[in-house]
Amino acid sequence: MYFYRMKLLVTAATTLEVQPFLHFLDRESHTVSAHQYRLANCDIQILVAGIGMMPFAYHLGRHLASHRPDFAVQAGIAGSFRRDWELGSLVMVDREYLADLGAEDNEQFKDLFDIQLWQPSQPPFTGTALVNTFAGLPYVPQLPKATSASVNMVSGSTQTITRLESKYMPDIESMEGAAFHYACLSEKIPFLQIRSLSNYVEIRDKSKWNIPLSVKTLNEELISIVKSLASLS
Ligand SMILES: O=C(O)c1cccc(C(=O)CC[C@H]2O[C@@H](n3cnc4c(=O)[nH]cnc43)[C@H](O)[C@@H]2O)c1
Repeated sequence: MYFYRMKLLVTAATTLEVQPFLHFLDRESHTVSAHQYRLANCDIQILVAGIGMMPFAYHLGRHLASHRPDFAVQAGIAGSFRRDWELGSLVMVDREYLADLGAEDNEQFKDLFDIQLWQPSQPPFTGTALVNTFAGLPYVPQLPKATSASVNMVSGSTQTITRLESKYMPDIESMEGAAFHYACLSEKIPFLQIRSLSNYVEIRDKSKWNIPLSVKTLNEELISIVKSLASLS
C-alpha cells in the first residue's frame, strides 16, 4: 500500500524565533537528518534563511530549487502598527507590500509601481500587493488576518511610520515576509505566514520589545499547526 507523507517546510529568519519548536521536534519526532524531521504523516524541513529580504530570498530560492514542499510556513516575530493588538498576539498575513523598494523624489517615496518600472498585477502581484488567498491550504489556523509591510530598515521615525501607514495601511512590519510571499506565489506553493507581535512600530526603544513572549506564543501556534497537520491533535 502506498502511503503519502505531506512535505512541510517551516522557515524563519533566525533560529531564536523557532527554538522551542525545534526542541519539540527533537523530543516528539524522528530526526531524519539535520533540519529534517518525521512526525506521523509529515516530513518537516526546517530552513533558517536569515534576516532581511535578500538573504531570505537567496536561501529560500536555493532550497526550493531542490525541495518542493506541499505546504510552506514562515514563522517570525514582527512589529505592530496597531496599538489595539497586544504584544505576543498572533496574526496570519494575507497582504504583503514591498514598502521601501523604489525611488526618493525629493520628500516623497515612490515604489516601483509608482515609477512604472513594475505594472500592477504583474505576476505574482495582485494589484501592488503579494496576496495569500489561503486557497489550497491543508490547514488554516483561526487567526486574525494582517496586512504587512516588508522593509529593509526597521521603521523608527514618525515621518517613515506616517508614510507607510498612509501608503499601505499596514497592520504589521517585518523584514522578510514579502520575499516569502513572492517565492511561494511564483512557485505556486500553498503557504502561510504567521507572525507574533514583539514590539510596536515606533521610535526605536528596544527595552519595550517583548521577544520572549512573542517567541513563546509563536512556537505554541507552530506546534499546534504541525500537530493538526500530522493528525495528532
Ligand atoms: O535591535 C534592533 O534594532 C532590531 C531591529 C529589528 C529587528 C531586530 C531583531 O532582533 C528581530 C529580527 C526579526 O524580527 C522581525 N521584526 C521584529 N520587529 C520588527 C519591526 O518592528 N520591524 C521590522 N521587522 C521586525 C524581522 O522580521 C526580523 O527578522 C532587532
